[in-house]
Amino acid sequence: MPLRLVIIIPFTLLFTLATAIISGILLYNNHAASREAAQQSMVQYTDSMADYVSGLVAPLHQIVRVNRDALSNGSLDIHRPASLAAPLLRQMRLYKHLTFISVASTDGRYIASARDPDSQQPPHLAVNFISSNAELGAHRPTEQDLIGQRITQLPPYDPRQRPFYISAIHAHPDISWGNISRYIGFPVFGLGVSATITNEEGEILGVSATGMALTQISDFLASLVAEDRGYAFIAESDGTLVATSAPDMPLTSAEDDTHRLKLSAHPSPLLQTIGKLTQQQQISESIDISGELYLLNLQKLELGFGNSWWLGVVIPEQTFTSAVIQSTYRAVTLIVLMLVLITLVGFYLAHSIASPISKIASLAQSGSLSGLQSLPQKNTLIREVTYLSDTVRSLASELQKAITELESRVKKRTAALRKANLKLKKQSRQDGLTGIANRRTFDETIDQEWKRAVRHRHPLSMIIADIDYFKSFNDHYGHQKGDDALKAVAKALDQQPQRPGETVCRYGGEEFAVILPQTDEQGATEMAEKMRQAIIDLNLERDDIDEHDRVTLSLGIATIIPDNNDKVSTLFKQADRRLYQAKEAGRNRTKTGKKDS
Ligand SMILES: Nc1nc2c(ncn2[C@@H]2O[C@H](COP(=O)(O)OP(=O)(O)OP(=O)(O)O)[C@@H](O)[C@H]2O)c(=O)[nH]1
Repeated sequence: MPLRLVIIIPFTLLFTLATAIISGILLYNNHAASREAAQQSMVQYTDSMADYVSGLVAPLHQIVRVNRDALSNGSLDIHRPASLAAPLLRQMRLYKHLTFISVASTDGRYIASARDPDSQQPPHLAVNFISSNAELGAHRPTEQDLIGQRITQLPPYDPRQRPFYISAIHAHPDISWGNISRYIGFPVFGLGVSATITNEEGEILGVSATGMALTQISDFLASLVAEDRGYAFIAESDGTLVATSAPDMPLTSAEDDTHRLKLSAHPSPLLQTIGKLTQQQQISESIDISGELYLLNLQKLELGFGNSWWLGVVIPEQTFTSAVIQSTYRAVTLIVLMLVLITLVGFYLAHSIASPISKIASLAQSGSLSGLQSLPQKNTLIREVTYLSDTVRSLASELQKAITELESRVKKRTAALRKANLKLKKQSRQDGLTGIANRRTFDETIDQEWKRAVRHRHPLSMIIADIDYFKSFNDHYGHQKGDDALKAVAKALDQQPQRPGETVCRYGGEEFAVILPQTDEQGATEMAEKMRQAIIDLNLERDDIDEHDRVTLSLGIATIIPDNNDKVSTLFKQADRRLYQAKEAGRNRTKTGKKDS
């Protein structure tokens, strides 16, 4: 594996592992923290709802109690209902969320300061004792006229038949919660509180009551959870809805808008599930609705006088976790960017460490001494690598020097060897005494020339020559003189042939063989005669025999145009036989195949 990868791979793996661990811890911690924060938020939501609802409901009790007490102790006179107009209007102006503050007497007279449940108009008065048949009239009071002018005429009205009156009588002497019911003429539900008014003897004189619309609670709930894609609701202790934050969670059934839905029978699966949890009195839970997780917090708010409401808030878990996931994602992105940056720096460092070493290694592997010698003086900032490079460079120079020296010595030795070989070869083909070609050269040459003659159908001639009476010469003049004569004869013979390929060899003793390629008998005879004459011309005088006064030669000639059936030995034997014939005929002559020669 390349050095670069050995450095970078563990480095990158370790960093990736560290990134994964850090990201995991971040995600886990952030998730846990967000869950805790979410639960705290949920509690805060229901606390806000409780504060809000308590703030709305508390004045109901106070006003009913204050009016009851004032009418009971005579501070206000229930028998003169018109005198109640001013204080009831004053109270109404103070508490803008109330829809009515009323007093009804046992004789059926009724007076109320009121405002429409969906209106911001100033309050008006509703009285039934102005008309003779107890018709209810809406009056706009003025500074001068306490009751004021009638603005609307309504049917006769007997408060004693109304739920607030009946429930007050029923709860006597306690304060009574009225049932939540729809306002007459408005698609709005309202909540009322009422209490009996008694004299000192405990005799019931009438009923003090007040009420408020529930729409504003729904509006508050909607504003509370709007940003968190959540839902808030309020339900009575039996689960009947009082208010919800969302239009897709209606209070009433689609078929009958006077009939308020219960949580457990609500078309919304979310509220239905919550309805079951309220029955089990579970207040904090995670709910899975169609694969989406919701956090739920329920709080039971005691409204007093035996009444309590469920306050609930439910928010998708993703609302809390998405911010965490996003921040974790940002952190992880930052870490990954750092990883990339550090990896790039790592690559650069690995490259600067590994590149010079890799270069040295590849040059060493390719055996390029010149490459190693040309390694740059300074190609890295790493001191150790510079040392390594310097050492390798100087080793390569030393080695190159030694190789050059060795090569030159080998070259010299090879030349000397070649010369010696040539000499040896020449010597092996030369006759030691005479210096002309020896028997070995004869054998090689006749073989080559024979084959060539067979191939080209050329004539090939051979002369065998022998010094006459040489034994006698030796005997007479001594061996040394014999050698000298032999050398002189050999030299003279060797000088005769002119054409390439014509070879004169010392065949043995005082006998010579001459090879004459592409030479017919005529040519061979001429050559033989030339040789015989050359020896005569040497004039090597002798007086050891009577027949000749100088050294002479006898020669036998044989010529052939050979084919594959012929043999060299036949040619040789024929030449040798003719030499013998020349000797027989008196020596110092040439013998050919012709009869008269
Ligand atoms: N000095 C000397 N003599 C040699 C050499 N080689 C052969 N001889 C002699 O040559 C002589 C040859 O003698 P023979 O073969 O009897 O023939 P010849 O005396 O020449 O007689 P013919 O050939 O019949 O004319 C011998 O005495 C050999 O010793 C040599 O290298 N040096």
